[in-house]
Amino acid sequence: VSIDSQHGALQLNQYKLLDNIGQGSYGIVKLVYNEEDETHYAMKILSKKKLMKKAGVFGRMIPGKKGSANPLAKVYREIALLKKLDHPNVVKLVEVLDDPDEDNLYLVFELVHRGEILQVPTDKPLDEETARKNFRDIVMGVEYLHYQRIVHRDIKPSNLLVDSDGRIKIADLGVSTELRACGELLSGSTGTPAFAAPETTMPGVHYSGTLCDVWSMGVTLYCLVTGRIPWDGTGSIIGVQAAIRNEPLKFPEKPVISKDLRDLISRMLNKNPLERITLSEIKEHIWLTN
Ligand SMILES: COc1ccc(C(=O)/C=C\Nc2cc(OC)c(C(=O)O)cc2Cl)cc1
Repeated sequence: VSIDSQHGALQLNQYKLLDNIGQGSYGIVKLVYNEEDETHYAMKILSKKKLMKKAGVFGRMIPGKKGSANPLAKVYREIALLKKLDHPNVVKLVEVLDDPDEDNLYLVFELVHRGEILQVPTDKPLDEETARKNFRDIVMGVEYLHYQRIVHRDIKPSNLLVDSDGRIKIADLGVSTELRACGELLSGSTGTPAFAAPETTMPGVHYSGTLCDVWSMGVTLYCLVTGRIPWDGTGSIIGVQAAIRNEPLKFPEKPVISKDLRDLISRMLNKNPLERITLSEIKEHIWLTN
């Protein structure tokens, strides 16, 4: 992996590094141009040191906590997962550049041309017709992941990318978990607090990862059609978790949400995971089928 500046743009092997197109707790995503196949890609740049530090604080071998000593194992597990996935509604990993002596790790993905589906909050939410088209793709993508025994655990608008043909691809399996046995229960909280199911906020409670993904899809669908998150608990994580656990779901006056859509969102945001609508029931719901 040699980086030499050429006409001012950084070069990484056959990739010319261009603009920053994504930013998050994970690191950054750059638009890159592959000179060999004359194609643009999205390159996610991860710092191993940063991953070690992050894992170092939380990843310390807590007695009895499963998981490997090497915090990078998580990233390599994500990469192994991504390499085996192949679905029109999941981002496609095409190459990994990993120089053992280098701090950075480069994940090269097929470019999903129009980027994130929606910035939240926004005063220009999607109309129901567009939201329905997009949500159908999201359901297919999540169903595929669950079929592969993977729970995403961080479904939210910024991880949903729109391709040039308007189709949605799910991104960021960074905090996903591969279930050893299907139906395996999980514990601990990961992902983004405002999108996390109430049962994930109770310490020591074991919960179904697939039902949590349904909850996050519900919060996401609410965001797509209202432009806001349903519970924001004055910004603090504890505040948002308390609001999610205790406050009833409310829809804003504007924009007007149809009865069928309000019904679907309410069933996905049922605080009791055992009563919550499942993915297969979502596929039969009148808002998605009519
Ligand atoms: C305006 O045009 C734009 C076109 C593409 C983008 C874009 O791609 C952004 C993020 N991308 C990604 C993020 C990921 O994680 C967080 C992962 C992953 O780890 O799975 C993969 C990808 Cl691709 C942005 C703007």
